[in-house]
Amino acid sequence: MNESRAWFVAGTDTGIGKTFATAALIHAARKQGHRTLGMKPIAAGAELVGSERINEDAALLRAAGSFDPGLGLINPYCLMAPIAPHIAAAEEGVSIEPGRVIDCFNTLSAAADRIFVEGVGGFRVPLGPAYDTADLASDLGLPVILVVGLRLGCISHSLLTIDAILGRGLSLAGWVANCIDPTMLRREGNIDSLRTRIDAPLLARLPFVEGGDASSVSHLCTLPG
Ligand SMILES: Nc1ncnc2c1ncn2[C@@H]1O[C@H](COP(=O)(O)OP(=O)(O)OP(=O)(O)O)[C@@H](O)[C@H]1O
Ligand SMILES: C[C@H](N)[C@H](N)CCCCCC(=O)O
Ligand SMILES: [Mg+2]
Repeated sequence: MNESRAWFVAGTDTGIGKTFATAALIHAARKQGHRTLGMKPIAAGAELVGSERINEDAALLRAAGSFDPGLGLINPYCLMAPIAPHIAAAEEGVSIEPGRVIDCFNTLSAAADRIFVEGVGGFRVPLGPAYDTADLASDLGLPVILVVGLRLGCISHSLLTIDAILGRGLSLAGWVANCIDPTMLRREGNIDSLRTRIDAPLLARLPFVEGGDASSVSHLCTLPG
């Protein structure tokens, strides 16, 4: 097995294509022969299947991976309400513990060559009274891939997020331009504006794909480094 490599996948907001892009990156890594997994440490929004809580992101990343290590490792914190996770956790009396996330990550890391860890929402989503997703990214210490949901406003969201990533002493391994709004005006001009301002490689330009099948665009992805 190759030396394991992993990235934290952040996004400019919720609903902008982190899961879509992560799944595409997973398929791209698998095509290169890597045993690859996705991880969704914290998720908010689930359905009960039997007695099991299923979050859509976690299910998609599990399906994209080379093998199934079990949702307990992929998604250690699955909250029911599709709301801010710290509020959902408080309502359920759950305390999100970084150590448990890191233990699950380390277990996955021992079994896979490549791991993509998807955050939740944007880069600074609270996970408790004094901890947020940026803290988790820092504790994991992984290089970050930023997924930019291409819509009006994404330039500022991208640059602010990158300031926050670098401000935590994390590295930006690259970014993904994801077309979530097919009606966006001057999309190319926005992408060019981002390219000239982001000091990291553009790893993929993902088109709008009706039905959202990420595997169909994995060939458009370049893996970091
Ligand atoms: N390039 C695309 N083409 C078509 N549909 C897309 C694309 N990117 C994202 N979507 C769709 O938009 C919705 C939101 O995308 P996604 O779930 O990946 O966002 P997210 O950033 O992971 O959200 P969350 O913060 O909840 O994790 C999904 O239904 C997804 O299938
Ligand atoms: C429920 C949704 N799909 C996301 N998983 C959670 C987004 C939390 C956003 C919190 C915030 O920044 O206001
Ligand atoms: Mg997601």
